[in-house]
Amino acid sequence: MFLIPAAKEREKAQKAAAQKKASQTPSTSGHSTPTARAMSPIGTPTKSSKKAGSNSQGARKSGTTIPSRKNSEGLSSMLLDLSAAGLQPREDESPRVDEPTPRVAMEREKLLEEARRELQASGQDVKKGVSLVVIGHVDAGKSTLMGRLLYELGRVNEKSRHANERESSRAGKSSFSWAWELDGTKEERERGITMDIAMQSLSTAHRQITILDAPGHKDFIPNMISGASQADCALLVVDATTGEFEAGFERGGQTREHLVLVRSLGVSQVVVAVNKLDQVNWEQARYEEVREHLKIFFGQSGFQSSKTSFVPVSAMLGVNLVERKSPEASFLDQWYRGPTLVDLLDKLEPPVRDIESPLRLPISNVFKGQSSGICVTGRICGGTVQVGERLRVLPGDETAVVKSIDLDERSVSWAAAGSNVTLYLTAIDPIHLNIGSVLCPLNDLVPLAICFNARIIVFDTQLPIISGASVELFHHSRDVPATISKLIANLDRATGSVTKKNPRVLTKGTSAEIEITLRGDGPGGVAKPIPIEPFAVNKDMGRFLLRRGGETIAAGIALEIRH
Ligand SMILES: Nc1nc2c(ncn2[C@@H]2O[C@H](COP(=O)(O)OP(=O)(O)OP(=O)(O)O)[C@@H](O)[C@H]2O)c(=O)[nH]1
Repeated sequence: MFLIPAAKEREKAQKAAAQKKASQTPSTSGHSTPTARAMSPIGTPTKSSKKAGSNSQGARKSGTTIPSRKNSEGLSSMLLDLSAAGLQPREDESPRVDEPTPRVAMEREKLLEEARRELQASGQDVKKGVSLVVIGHVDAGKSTLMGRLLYELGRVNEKSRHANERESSRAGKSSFSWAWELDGTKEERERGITMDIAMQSLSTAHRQITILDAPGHKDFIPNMISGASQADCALLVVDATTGEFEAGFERGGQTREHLVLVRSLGVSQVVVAVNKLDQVNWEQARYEEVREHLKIFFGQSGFQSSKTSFVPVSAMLGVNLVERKSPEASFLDQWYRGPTLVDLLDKLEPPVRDIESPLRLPISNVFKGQSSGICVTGRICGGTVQVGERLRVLPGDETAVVKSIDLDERSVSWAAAGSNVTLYLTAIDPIHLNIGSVLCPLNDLVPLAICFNARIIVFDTQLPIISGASVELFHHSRDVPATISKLIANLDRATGSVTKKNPRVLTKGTSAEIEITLRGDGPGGVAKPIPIEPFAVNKDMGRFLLRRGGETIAAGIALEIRH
């Protein structure tokens, strides 16, 4: 597997940063907490400790790295933290704002025509592109599954595999050897958990799939939300081991929470890998039991049964991922004749892409390219973008020019809605590029909001919601403090019609129209507007989640932006 340019450059930059930091400060790896990571939105030194000699791509880490970003003021944690990464430009090395800017190659109409043609061609000789977030309770085997799948598909070479085996065994963590392909940072490897979103791509016979491996640990739900908001479909991994499935599925487990979150963020197709069947003697009865539990929950959470599918696997042994030919697979073969995991992935249907609307590209990560200036990653939520285009960065007054675009490890001249891209930008000072900012055309700006009306569905929360409640609002990879400033009406869940005006409280399960007002950080902090659009205008730009005290209390859609 080859390093994509962006990953390669980021890795070099991070290595340099790590060396610099190591020489300046005592190492904190192994002790760093989620909040410590929050201070370095781009590649904290520990994020990129890939081994010398590994020639596998490793995963692009995407999304926010920040479980709880307290500080959204001024030089907030969402800003590109050049100093923390050791990438602060020297005084004589100010950003290259005067370098020649590339030119736009095509008129918008011509670009749209090409994008439409490509979308229609999908399914014949062109593979359809889908993005897939891998979700599930902590330790269900998500990273192991992805590592092994990449290997089975020839995307991890033997050298890298042996290096992972050797190093994980040396660290006394040999059972995590497959997961190390995805969990590339020192801290992730030491703790044996995924903390950030790792991005990989793989291709099946008819699909080009962008994989976002999400953390299962509840402390990293914000990162999981960032990953889910960049995905079309989900792969849920559950641990079939007796007691383990139940622990993940119960209240407080992440299986249910992740499913509810992805559904709220617009994901409707889910493939469930019932994993670790080797741990339960490949029992069909256990597989069926797990499947039945989940089917009931899918029904209750608004998933259509035609859009959910199940597959029994052992990630560790590589059984039923791509084939069932190994000796271990013979046990499963006695009762299972259905599709493999890859067969199911190959049938995922990409949702309708909104290429005609103006460009909306929420930034999920910012990092410095070694030779190509500054890079941002994110998923295009509407419209198209091409090399040479000048874009506005919102919030703020700045613009940037697209120098080049990477899509699925290829350099492309344009990309359209639904693609997870890396843009190399020029003609901008990196300080103006923040996680959560949105890139859009100069003449079609995304609205900025401090106050907006929304429709929400209240989750299974212990404390009812009252007017004045403080919450954290999650929109793409950004989270900001907010207040539920008004409870406008209770709504009928099915029809949306008003059932009661000005309710005093919102209890679990209710649907309501509310007013949300953003707050500044801390007492006296000034609220900063965020780019958000009514759901009716752009679905992806109009969805959000509300959390309080580490619990997701509601999902919502923006109805009307108050200017
Ligand atoms: N026996 C067995 N063990 C497995 C299998 N898949 C994963 N494991 C083990 O389960 C443990 C957790 O695996 P990970 O892949 O790190 O789990 P994860 O879901 O990615 O964990 P987080 O990302 O931290 O939530 C490791 O010790 C794996 O070796 C399997 O199919 N069979």
